[in-house]
Amino acid sequence: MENNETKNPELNRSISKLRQPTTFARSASSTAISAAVAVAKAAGEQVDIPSEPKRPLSSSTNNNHGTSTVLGVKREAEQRAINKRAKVVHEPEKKTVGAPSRPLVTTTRAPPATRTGATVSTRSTATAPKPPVGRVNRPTTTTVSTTRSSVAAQRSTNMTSTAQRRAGTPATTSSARTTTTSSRTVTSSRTTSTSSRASSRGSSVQPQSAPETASAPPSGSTPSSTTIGGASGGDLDTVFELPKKKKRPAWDTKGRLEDMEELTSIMRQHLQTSNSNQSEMKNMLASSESKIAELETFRKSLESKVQVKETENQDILRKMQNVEHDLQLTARRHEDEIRSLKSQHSMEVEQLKMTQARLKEETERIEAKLKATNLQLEQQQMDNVQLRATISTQSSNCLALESDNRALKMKIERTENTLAQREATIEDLEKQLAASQATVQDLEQKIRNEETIRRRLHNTIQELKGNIRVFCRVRPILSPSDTTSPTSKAETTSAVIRYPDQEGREIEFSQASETITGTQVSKTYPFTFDKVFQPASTQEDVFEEISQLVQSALDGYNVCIFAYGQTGSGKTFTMEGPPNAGDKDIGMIPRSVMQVYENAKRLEDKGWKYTMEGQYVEIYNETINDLLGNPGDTGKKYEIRHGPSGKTTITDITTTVLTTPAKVEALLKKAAQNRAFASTNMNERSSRSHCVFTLRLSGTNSITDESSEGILNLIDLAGSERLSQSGATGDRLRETQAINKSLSCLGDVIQAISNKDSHVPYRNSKLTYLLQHSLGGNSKTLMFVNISPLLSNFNETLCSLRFATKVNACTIGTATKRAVKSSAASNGTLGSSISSS
Ligand SMILES: Nc1ncnc2c1ncn2[C@@H]1O[C@H](COP(=O)(O)OP(=O)(O)OP(=O)(O)O)[C@@H](O)[C@H]1O
Repeated sequence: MENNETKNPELNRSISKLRQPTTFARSASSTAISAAVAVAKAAGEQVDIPSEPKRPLSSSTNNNHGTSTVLGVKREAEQRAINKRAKVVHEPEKKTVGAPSRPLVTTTRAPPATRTGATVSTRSTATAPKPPVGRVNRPTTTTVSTTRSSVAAQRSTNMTSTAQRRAGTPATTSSARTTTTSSRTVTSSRTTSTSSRASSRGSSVQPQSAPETASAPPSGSTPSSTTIGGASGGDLDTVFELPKKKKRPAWDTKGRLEDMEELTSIMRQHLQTSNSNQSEMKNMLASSESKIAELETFRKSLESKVQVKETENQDILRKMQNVEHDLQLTARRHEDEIRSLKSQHSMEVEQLKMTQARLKEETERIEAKLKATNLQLEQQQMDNVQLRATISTQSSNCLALESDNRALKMKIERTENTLAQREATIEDLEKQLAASQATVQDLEQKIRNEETIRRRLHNTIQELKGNIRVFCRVRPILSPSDTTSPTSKAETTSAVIRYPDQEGREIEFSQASETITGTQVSKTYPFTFDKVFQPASTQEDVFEEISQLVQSALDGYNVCIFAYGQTGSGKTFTMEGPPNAGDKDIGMIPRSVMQVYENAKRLEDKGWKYTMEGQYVEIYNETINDLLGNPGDTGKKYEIRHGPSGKTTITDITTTVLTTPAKVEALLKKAAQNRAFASTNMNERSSRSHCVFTLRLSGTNSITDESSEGILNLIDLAGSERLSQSGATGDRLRETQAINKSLSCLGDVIQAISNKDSHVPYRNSKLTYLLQHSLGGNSKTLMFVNISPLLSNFNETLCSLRFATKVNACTIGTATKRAVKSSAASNGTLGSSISSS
């Protein structure tokens, strides 16, 4: 509670308010006590009123309770009246025995064993400690009930007295008892009063000794004690505390009568006193009842206040509960905080432990480092000693070096002199170099001139060789696994072939036959060409012979190289090479392009710059197909056009600028793919069509201001087998007829050129029309006649060789350069004479 008082000011105020009725109750109980005392006084007793009960009166006066003030005033008035009556009653009592209201006073002064508890309650209320705030109303209630009990006790006393008066003798006994008790109490009261007076006079007699005096009379005979009557007199003595008298003998009737009379007179007196007391008590009862009413009213008001206070108390309790709840929350929050702080603390402790361990490790590491450093230091100190020794050695060496240095300096001076001499020599040499460079330039110019002369001489040689030449190539006999051609697979029996001359220009076929007479004769068919390549000849051997012609194309001539022969004789092998050929087996077309590239590169040093364009067409059944176009473009129509400057073109044909050998390779691959595509759809068309690869070479020389335009045609002709031999019908018959026609047209054209006919039938076939400017006077023509070595192909071989011999016999005039603007030519030197010839 004290805690609450200190902590909660509102609660303190409530407590102080609740304490006020307690004070009032105290005053009310004091009033009751005063009333009881007054009754006692009225009964003639000298009562010492304790100072405590008076205080509430004054305090109640001090308080603002009007009721208390009124009660106090009333009580004082009553007390004065009672005191007045008590004086009246008291006078005779001084002579006789006690007052009627003695029990009240007795109970007031009595120890806890007193029969009447009202006054005890009053005293306990007066002396009780302050009640707790929560139970403020309880003492008030007690006070009221106590007051009631007091009043009830008074009533019961009065009623007893009244009953005694009304009753006869039996009542007298009880009345007498009461009176006796009262008398005894009065005696003690008197003693007390005496003691009080003595005390007031400064006596040291204590009030507590009074009851002892009253209750413990001397065991012997007290002079003032009187014994009344006989056996019954003993009871009366006990009741009224009469002075003990010696028991009269039975025969002393007179004495006994006297005692009885004395007793009767005493009883009468007591009865009178009782009657007067009764009337007084009635008055007191009336006043007490009015007081009770007042007190009841007051109680009600107190109850209402108590209710209000209870409500306030509940509010306060609620507030306290809220406060307690808040406190619990705060406590919980604090507990949580404490927990978190504890965990944080433990974490920090852990971290500190880890840090400590780390620091320990670091310290150990540093110590180890320090040890190592110390060791190093010792080592370095040792090294230092050694270095000092070395330095002393080096200083002695240094002296030696200085002397060497001096010697070197002298040497350098000598070298510098030599250098100056050499610089002079270098200057001379540079002059010589400049002179040499001038000579080189002159020589280079001469070389260029020589190149021009070489070209003309080369051309002269070609012309001397003939502008149309025929090479014969015999393919080897193939093993069945080497070929897919049914013709070559069928047989492996070779015809009798001989190569009689050493120069490799003749070939001789022999055939055994029987005469009519039955004799065996051998018939020989000799042929002579510009070159005969035996089966063992390589692609390289063949190209070596034609490389001169390729060079002619680079020099600005139209060159045409055919491959003629029956199917499977090796035309494609010669011109293109076998599929997936290696460097060794690649054909004339790739080799020619490679050579053109190489020579063009070489000629760049001499001022020549070339551009190359390639096209690849197929003539099948007198129809032109683009082998570099898309395989699906079958509906396209290509037409051959001849320009005024002698340039032949095909409309819509694909032309590829060949800047690198890789591009040429890609071009040939694409053409082979297109041919393969056509073959699958058109039944081995590769052997039924003419393939013409055209390479246009345009060159300019910035130094000599020359330019050239050459064309290299490399043609893989269709198989030349005769109709009768092939036995073809239907589409194959038409194909063969077309092939034969174009091939015979080729022969006709060559024949007409050779005969110098006015009309050359170029237009008779697409092939001859396309090659119009590559056959004839301005061109260099080479024909490979490819033949099979097989005996079964003997007749076709003979046909091919006879056709080639006819071609070889032709003279198609002198080839001329196209669009050549050579300074050497304009000077009318060797070139012009060759041209004119
Ligand atoms: N000189 C050679 N050395 C080795 N094999 C050759 C030679 N000539 C041709 N052959 C082979 O002979 C077979 C027929 O050759 P190729 O296809 O070139 O004949 P072709 O005359 O072009 O036939 P087609 O007219 O049907 O095209 C091929 O398998 C080829 O590899």
